[in-house]
Amino acid sequence: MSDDFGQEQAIRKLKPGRLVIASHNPGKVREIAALLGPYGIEPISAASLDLPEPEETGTTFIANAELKAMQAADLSGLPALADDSGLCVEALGGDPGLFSARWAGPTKDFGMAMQLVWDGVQAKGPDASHSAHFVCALALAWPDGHVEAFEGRIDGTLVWPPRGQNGFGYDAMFQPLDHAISFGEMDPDAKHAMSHRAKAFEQLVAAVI
Ligand SMILES: O=P(O)(O)OP(=O)(O)OP(=O)(O)OC[C@H]1O[C@@H](n2cnc3c(O)ncnc32)[C@H](O)[C@@H]1O
Ligand SMILES: [Mg+2]
Repeated sequence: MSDDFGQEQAIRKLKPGRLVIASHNPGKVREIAALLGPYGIEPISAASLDLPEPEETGTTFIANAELKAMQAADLSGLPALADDSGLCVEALGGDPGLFSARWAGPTKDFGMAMQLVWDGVQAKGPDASHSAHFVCALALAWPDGHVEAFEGRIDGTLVWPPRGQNGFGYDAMFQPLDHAISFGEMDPDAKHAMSHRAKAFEQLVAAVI
């Protein structure tokens, strides 16, 4: 959580502007770079620094985001921002949740992962809820071990078949509440105006940038 020491340190260290994006997911890196755009902070990708992908052993989104950010800050000697996120489906008791990336298997086949989600919901019967939400935890860590985390959420409905080619992961099967198109059909700017990632980012900006 934010405190005076953290804010002071963040302002001192982020203003001049180099920040490692501790993610190996190109879709996320693209979205985080777009969100950072207005703040004059130069994003450096984990891939360009050859940072390893840590094992995600946490039992919460925040714990996983913190462990990814802390490892990247420690190895790079720079402030690092990590994202742990996922799709939580009501009819599946919150699955795939923390395991959203793992449901796509080693080949990262999200066509298959979306099918698994839909088949799971169908197996619950015709009255099963189609409600779902995305969660995003963002953790900002410094090389001295200080870390702050923020969480955002967006609620919506599953749609089938998947719709749209924009975004990544489960975007094509998720339609935010009060909208008529899926994240996969939405312009990136429209997604950034409302997404779980944007909501976590707003809090991060309010606390530290
Ligand atoms: O851990 P890093 O390296 O950041 O990359 P990852 O893809 O493994 O990321 P996670 O461990 O946080 O897994 C979250 C998965 O949830 C999905 N996801 C998260 N945010 C999403 C979004 O905005 N739209 C669609 N799918 C999303 C996406 O498929 C991710 O692979
Ligand atoms: Mg991951």
